[in-house]
Amino acid sequence: MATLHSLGLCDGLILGPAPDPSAAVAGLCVDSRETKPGFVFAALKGGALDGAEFAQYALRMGAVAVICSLDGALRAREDVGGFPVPFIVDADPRRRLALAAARFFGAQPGTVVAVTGTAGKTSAASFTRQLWAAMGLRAANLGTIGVEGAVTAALAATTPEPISLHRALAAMAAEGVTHCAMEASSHGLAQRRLDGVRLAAGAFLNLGRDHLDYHPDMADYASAKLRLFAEVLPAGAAAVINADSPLAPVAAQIAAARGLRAIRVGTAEGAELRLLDASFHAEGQTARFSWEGREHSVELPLIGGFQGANALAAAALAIGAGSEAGAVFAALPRLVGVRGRMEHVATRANGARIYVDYAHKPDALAAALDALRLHTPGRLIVAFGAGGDRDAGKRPLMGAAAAARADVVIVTDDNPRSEDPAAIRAAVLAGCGGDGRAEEVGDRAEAILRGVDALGPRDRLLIAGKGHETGQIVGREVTPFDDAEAARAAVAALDGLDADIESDLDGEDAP
Ligand SMILES: CC(=O)N[C@H]1[C@@H](OP(=O)(O)OP(=O)(O)OC[C@H]2O[C@@H](n3ccc(=O)[nH]c3=O)[C@H](O)[C@@H]2O)O[C@H](CO)[C@@H](O)[C@@H]1O[C@H](C)C(=O)N[C@@H](C)C(=O)N[C@H](CCC(=O)O)C(=O)O
Ligand SMILES: Nc1ncnc2c1ncn2[C@@H]1O[C@H](COP(=O)(O)OP(=O)(O)OP(=O)(O)O)[C@@H](O)[C@H]1O
Ligand SMILES: N[C@H](CCC[C@H](N)C(=O)O)C(=O)O
Ligand SMILES: [Mg+2]
Repeated sequence: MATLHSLGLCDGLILGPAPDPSAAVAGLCVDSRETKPGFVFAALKGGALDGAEFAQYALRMGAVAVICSLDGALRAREDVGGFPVPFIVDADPRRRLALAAARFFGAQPGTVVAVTGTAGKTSAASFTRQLWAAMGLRAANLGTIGVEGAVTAALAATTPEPISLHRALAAMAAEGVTHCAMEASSHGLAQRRLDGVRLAAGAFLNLGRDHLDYHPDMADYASAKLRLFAEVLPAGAAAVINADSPLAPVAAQIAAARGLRAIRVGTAEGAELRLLDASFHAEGQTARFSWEGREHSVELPLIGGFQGANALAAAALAIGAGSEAGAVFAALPRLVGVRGRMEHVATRANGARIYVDYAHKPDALAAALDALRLHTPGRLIVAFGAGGDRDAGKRPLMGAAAAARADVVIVTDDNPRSEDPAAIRAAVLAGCGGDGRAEEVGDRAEAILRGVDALGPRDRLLIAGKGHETGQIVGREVTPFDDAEAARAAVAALDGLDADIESDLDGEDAP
């Protein structure tokens, strides 16, 4: 049974009654409405509200202690007229909560690694898990698409808040999972969600424009990502750095200052895992790289140079976390693409291929189109939109990225949420330029049908933005929608029964 003492909640500044170290703690919560008798309530200052204002309700519901900042404690004191239970004051209450959650749930897989970066976290985390699994280890990955691998579970966030995160890690450990690769989102890092995780290695992939609705500027966003090296990884852990990122020198300096073992990965000179060249063909790519003075050549069944880069980052994470390099490299040809990430979902009777990708930011859309271009003998067609209630600044940039790279651009809807879908499309179209190459088709199924219909034998269609998602969010309603299914339906409608059967088989191949 957890106690205030076992959760590390009897130290430091405590206002109100001295805590009884042996007092049992039944659970932790950050939402007063979820308080149960015997819980510790963490009163956190959020983007919209201040949890301290809800401490009074948490106490009424039976909270035995409160974790909060000093100003939070003083604010709560006015509401309740004193400190009836211990108020554990911490300058960084989110971190204190994360450490307490780690202790509350106890077990974690023995080897956990974390991947941060604007793009490629889900892919690199999945690849790391796949490499471990290929080497016979019981492994899982955790992030945007939930928990996958030796165990599966749904999650509400890319990097869940610490209570859910540690519950998930403990459940994995109970299932015998020894190796876990997790995604570290910038929100997660900024909000200390993974500060209680015992990490063996971390990776920094890249930094592009994203989440400026949450981070005040790019420096704040970058510092959240680099917090993984600067504050979260313990000394001695491995720091995998994309050597081709402009931030690589800063990341390497931070790693050195923190006593981390840097492994740079990429084409840049001096990279420990150095990509020498890559050649692309219809089903994948051949990558030649060097490691510790020896050259290796591997066949990667992955579309896009960036997926090759993510695969090498995953290899470096596995090596950094203790696996033998030879075994890791031998496992690389067994990697399979991740659902909704440059996923081949259907083929038309004329041979044209259709891909679904989760690119929903300017850089990612550009990278996905550049990647697919190398596998496209004919015209490249793209259908995409931009999400509502999210960074509006990215909309014209996505339009510009698509117009600069695709031969045909179809702008459609992607989770308009509470916004006017036509206004979002107009913002995207404004970035496309006025040469008439961009078409507006609001209904996503119809847009996909148009794109599929336009495909000549040598053409490729990229449906971007929703990846693995299975719904279209309009207002507060979620209507079932799956890009891969819509693509197969369009192929069936246009090519008839034969194609229908073929694409069904296609579907069965998908993970
Ligand atoms: C913007 C953001 O990250 N918000 C997270 C943050 O909420 P917040 O602290 O700002 O919440 P708030 O509404 O201001 O409330 C402050 C506090 O008062 C508490 N409260 C509120 C009302 C009440 O009656 N009682 C009560 O105790 C709240 O529980 C909260 O602790 O802390 C909460 C608790 O830890 C999170 O659940 C919440 O994530 C929300 C659900 C969210 O949508 N997050 C997204 C943006 C997110 O984290 N995304 C990333 C990145 C994904 C990607 O890469 O694309 C992810 O890792 O998923
Ligand atoms: N290394 C990379 N560089 C640039 N773009 C990439 C890279 N890896 C993936 N992408 C693009 O970003 C999209 C998202 O990939 P992935 O889901 O692996 O990233 P993520 O960081 O987990 O994203 P999110 O934060 O949305 O969960 C892909 O669909 C692809 O288009
Ligand atoms: N994690 C991201 C996913 C965006 C995916 C896109 N389909 C959209 O809805 O904007 C977010 O919620 O901002
Ligand atoms: Mg992700």
